[in-house]
Amino acid sequence: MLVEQKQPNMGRRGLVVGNYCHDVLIRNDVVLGETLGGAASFVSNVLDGVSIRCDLVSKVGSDFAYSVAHPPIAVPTSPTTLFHAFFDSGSDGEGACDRVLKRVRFCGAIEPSDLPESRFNFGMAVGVAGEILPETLERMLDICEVVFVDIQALIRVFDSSDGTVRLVGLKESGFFHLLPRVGFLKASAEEAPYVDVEEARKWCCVLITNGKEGCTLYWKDGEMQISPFPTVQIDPTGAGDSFLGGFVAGLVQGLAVPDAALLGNLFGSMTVGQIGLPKFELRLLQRVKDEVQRRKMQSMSCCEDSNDDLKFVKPAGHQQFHSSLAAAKLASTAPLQECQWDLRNSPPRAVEQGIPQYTGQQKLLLNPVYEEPIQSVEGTQ
Ligand SMILES: Nc1ncnc2c1ncn2[C@@H]1O[C@H](COP(=O)(O)OP(=O)(O)O)[C@@H](O)[C@H]1O
Ligand SMILES: O=P([O-])([O-])O[C@@H]1[C@@H](O)[C@H](O)[C@@H](O)[C@H](O)[C@@H]1O
Repeated sequence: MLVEQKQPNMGRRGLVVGNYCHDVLIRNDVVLGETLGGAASFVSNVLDGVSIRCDLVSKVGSDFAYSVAHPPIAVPTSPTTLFHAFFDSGSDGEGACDRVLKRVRFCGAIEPSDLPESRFNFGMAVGVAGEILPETLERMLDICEVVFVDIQALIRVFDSSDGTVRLVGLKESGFFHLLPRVGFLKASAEEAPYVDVEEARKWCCVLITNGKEGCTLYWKDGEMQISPFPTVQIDPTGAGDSFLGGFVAGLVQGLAVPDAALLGNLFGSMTVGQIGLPKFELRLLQRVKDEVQRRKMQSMSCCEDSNDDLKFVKPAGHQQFHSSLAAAKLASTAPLQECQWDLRNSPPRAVEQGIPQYTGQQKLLLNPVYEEPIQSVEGTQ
């Protein structure tokens, strides 16, 4: 049976499920730095930024190294999930780096019994290391009106000797039978071949993100390309997570799906412009919130006769909304050089693993394509 594919009328109470992790970023065998990671941290960073309240269920070990707004469940007998992300120079034909991820430590699964008893307007299944079990997703579907799923939570498997992440087809993942109950499924272009988009779009809305090209929405009887926000990419980590946070934030605030996807693209682009978890300037966030409110009022006044069906035409004023968000982003004064870390103070977890640590002062660039423009920014300081 096909689900009704409607524009969701979402309330504001959300549940985000996925473990925080420690990320170690490595380029050409040298540790560049260590950051808080995990899709849950990027997603909640966006939701908190635009003042959307959520409960977050995440597990970490007693070695967890960060102070976070949404306290995790501490598991004394497990280590915090740890990823090594290798950005060895590259090979995608345009000189950019491919990222190879290794899950080095795993905190453990989030069980259905770890979830709250209450009900939520929306849920987000955003695991990174296999912590979301089929029964956990099923419980989320029971207690949340609409559930957003990042496919990386479902299709990752980990090499038994070194933890290298590989992907399996959604049909083989043990989650496929739950697809008809999922509202939105997000995958990157790299993950898309494992989804079978043609099959999945019959059941739910599929969002395929494609880096600097923006994203495409697929619905049962239509598809739509959503424009990106041009950005100098420094670190791709968390772009997809922030995209999903921005998209959900847009829907929660009453935007139409194509407009919400623009907000996703905006937050994805702002994430790749910084290293690790991005800091969003308060002034920028306020301006984005104002633009969203303005857009919502405009859509309400011009679309009074619309029903709730998701329309695969861009709503009137969509392009103007893109321009307003782009202008808000441009007006942001966050200087690129704030992305620089004092790597000498990075905690020594990677050294424990026997990987030499970066001790220099030069800027961290995980994507060599952009080395020159960033260095020229540094020269203007
Ligand atoms: N270089 C970039 N320039 C502008 N926007 C980007 C860039 N990279 C990512 N984004 C934004 O972030 C979204 C998610 O990025 P993507 O790389 O597709 O996801 P993932 O991090 O899951 O691989 C994209 O759809 C786009 O909107
Ligand atoms: O970059 P992205 O694919 O959106 O998301 C990333 C995950 O793939 C990775 O496993 C995790 O360690 C990062 O912190 C981040 O959550």
